[in-house]
Amino acid sequence: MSSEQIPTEPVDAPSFLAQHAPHIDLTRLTKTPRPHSHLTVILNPSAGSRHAPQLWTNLVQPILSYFLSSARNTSWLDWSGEVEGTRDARDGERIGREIARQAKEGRKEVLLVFGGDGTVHEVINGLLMREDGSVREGIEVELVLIPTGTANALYYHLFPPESASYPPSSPLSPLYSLLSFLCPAHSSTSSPHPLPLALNALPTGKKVLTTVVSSTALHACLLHTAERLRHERPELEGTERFKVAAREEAGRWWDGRLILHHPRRYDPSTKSWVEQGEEEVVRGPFSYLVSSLVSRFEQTFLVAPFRSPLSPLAPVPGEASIDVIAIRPLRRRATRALVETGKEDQAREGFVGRLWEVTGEIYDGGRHVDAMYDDEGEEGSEGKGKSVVEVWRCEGFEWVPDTQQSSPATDASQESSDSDSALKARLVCLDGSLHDLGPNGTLRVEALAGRGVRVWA
Ligand SMILES: Nc1ncnc2c1ncn2[C@@H]1O[C@H](COP(=O)(O)OP(=O)(O)OP(=O)(O)O)[C@@H](O)[C@H]1O
Repeated sequence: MSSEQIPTEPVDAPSFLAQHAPHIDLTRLTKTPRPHSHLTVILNPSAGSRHAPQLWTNLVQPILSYFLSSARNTSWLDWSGEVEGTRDARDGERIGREIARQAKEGRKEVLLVFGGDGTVHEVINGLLMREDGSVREGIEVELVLIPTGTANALYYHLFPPESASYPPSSPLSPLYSLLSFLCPAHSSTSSPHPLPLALNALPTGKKVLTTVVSSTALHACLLHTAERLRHERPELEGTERFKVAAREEAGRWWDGRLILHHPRRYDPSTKSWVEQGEEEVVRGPFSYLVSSLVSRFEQTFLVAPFRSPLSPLAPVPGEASIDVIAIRPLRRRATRALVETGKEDQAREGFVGRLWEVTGEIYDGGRHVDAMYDDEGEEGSEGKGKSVVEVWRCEGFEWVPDTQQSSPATDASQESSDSDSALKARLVCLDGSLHDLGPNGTLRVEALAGRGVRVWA
């Protein structure tokens, strides 16, 4: 969201809506009675470009106040009138725990969240994860999202910018979820959708819920490097740090085993899923390995396009599934030949170019999933060989890294220390937070369904 989309002073809600959303009448009585709900407004003031307080005061609060004072029946919605600001890193978990403590049977907990994916992640974990690692059930939660983070992957997944219904440049763009909640009657598709979740078990016994991504390899390591750059290169703005970090990490490969549970594999030649049985073991090295519950990690980084609500292969609502996306360099013949003749460094260096091409295709509408090598294992426009990128949809998976075989960086001038290199072989990223699996550690991930969390879209 750009700063131009945030009013510099409080809007007059009726005029704002009349100008930008004439099809929405917030004062209209909904035909069906709405369930008793309790609203908590949660605001992370430091997410993204720190615009949340201004967006609340000048846009969202006026619209919410107008709704509460003008709609004919709002007695179903309790709100104290207060905003819960996150006070520090990880404070979203405290707020989530507090909401769980105060939740009442027969009442929905509606959470209006100003922040990015990290804020949603913390609130959900505080709300649903018990200390003993079990997932709390029985609380009915509805999320209403205001995208004030950096990437806002979940938000743009629900409201794809490429859809004519959700233009990202519109002044309404940060309000799509809120308007669905306040006025479900305005569109036949407005409803609270089940929120896909994944339960991640770390070797320490800790369990973490994710709503966006569990990853390793390049994705996890570039986040790690980007964190270092935050201090070393403060001049890098926005997502620029991630691009510099990606260049540093691109020559690295990760060894290990991926064990997929009940996978279906995407076949680009038929554009459909193919069942793979109960289990499939996929061996490294990997250049890229992410599992995703959403279609994108940024507005236009469409890494898992089949999860998009616009895709014919989209999961059915409430389905417990995760999409896994992998790039394995040895599927490319030229790279394999170099490795087989002992020219590993050259192979890694050569594969970096291929990786950038795939990245370009991800940004270009998610075309990467259909790229194929030809019969010889080379790139070809009409390839009939192996897919360049592998995509599975599964119910869960295990990642068992081979921590003895971390690969050096391509460029010797950027080579990390031994301990940093070993750490990078073991790192996993769970919705942006990084965890070290330790030597011989395994990450276990399970898709969950029906945990009572819904999101307005
Ligand atoms: N008051 C605060 N001061 C400092 N950090 C905070 C505060 N409140 C929350 N945080 C931290 O801010 C971090 C960033 O939040 P969030 O992930 O929502 O935004 P983002 O990283 O900009 O967006 P995205 O995850 O969508 O890219 C979270 O990890 C959270 O712990």
